[in-house]
Amino acid sequence: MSTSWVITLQWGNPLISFRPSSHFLPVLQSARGLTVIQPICCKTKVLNSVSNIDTVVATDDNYGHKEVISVNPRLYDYLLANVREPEILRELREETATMRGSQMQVSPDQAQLLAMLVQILGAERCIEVGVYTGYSSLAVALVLPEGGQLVACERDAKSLEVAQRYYDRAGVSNKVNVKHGLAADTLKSMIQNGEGNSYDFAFVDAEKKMYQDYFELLLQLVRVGGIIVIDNVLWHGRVADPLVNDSKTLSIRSFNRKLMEDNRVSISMIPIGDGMTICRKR
Ligand SMILES: C[S@@+](CC[C@H](N)C(=O)[O-])C[C@H]1O[C@@H](n2cnc3c(N)ncnc32)[C@H](O)[C@@H]1O
Repeated sequence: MSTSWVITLQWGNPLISFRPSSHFLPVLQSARGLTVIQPICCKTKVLNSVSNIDTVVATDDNYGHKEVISVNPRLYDYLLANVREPEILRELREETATMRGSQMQVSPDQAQLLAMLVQILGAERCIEVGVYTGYSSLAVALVLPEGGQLVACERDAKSLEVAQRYYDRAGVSNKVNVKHGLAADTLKSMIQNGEGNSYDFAFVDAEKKMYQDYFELLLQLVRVGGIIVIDNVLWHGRVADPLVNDSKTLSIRSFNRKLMEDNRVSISMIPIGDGMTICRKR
């Protein structure tokens, strides 16, 4: 593989890729009807197959020449084809797809990761903040041992009806303790009930502006060595765009920045779904 500059012009679908001379780059502007695709307007390794060009986002000096990829639709289809999604989760996902807000549900690969983390931890006591129709909570409940418990916090009764139906069908209702109401209130009362430091795992996927509050409360409820996973930390890529400054983006950006400096946890931000950060309590 050689190293060179690649420009792809797009009009709807990718139209043309070519390698301009370096002095041509500064004058290349978006032309009417033609968009310069930014991620590959950097120094990029040219791969044998043109189809790989739009998946490689970085191989340059800044990244130690490590080949970093982004996921395009074809690659994502491949990834999903390699997810082991239990039948009951597939049915719930398909039913939810007909409902308002279905885009809020975690993706099958995210749910599989959550279940894997619960299994690696040997978690028995879990919390979910933001249940919706139950896809991620069911993924967790399915791998909990007998006697394990998931406290499922959700304010929307209609969504909970769907979730409860699937807990029943999957035979895990005995493992799920549904808390209908505002999640912060539920977490505060759990702390008041003396449940601090007794949970192994928590997943946060509710009100974005409340992330810092949820995190502080969960940090009291989770034991040392326990895990808190936060969803949507990349927020459709908006967190990295300095021109986007709406209130939700600002609060997630601020949450991410504070987490970077928070010595109470070890962290790992991963580009799965809309971005997740795994925090391990120290
Ligand atoms: C992104 S969805 C959760 C998706 C879910 N984890 C799944 O995979 O299907 C967010 C949910 O959080 C709920 N929610 C938002 N704010 C909340 C709050 N303050 N208290 C409890 N639930 C809340 C919403 O009603 C919504 O159902």
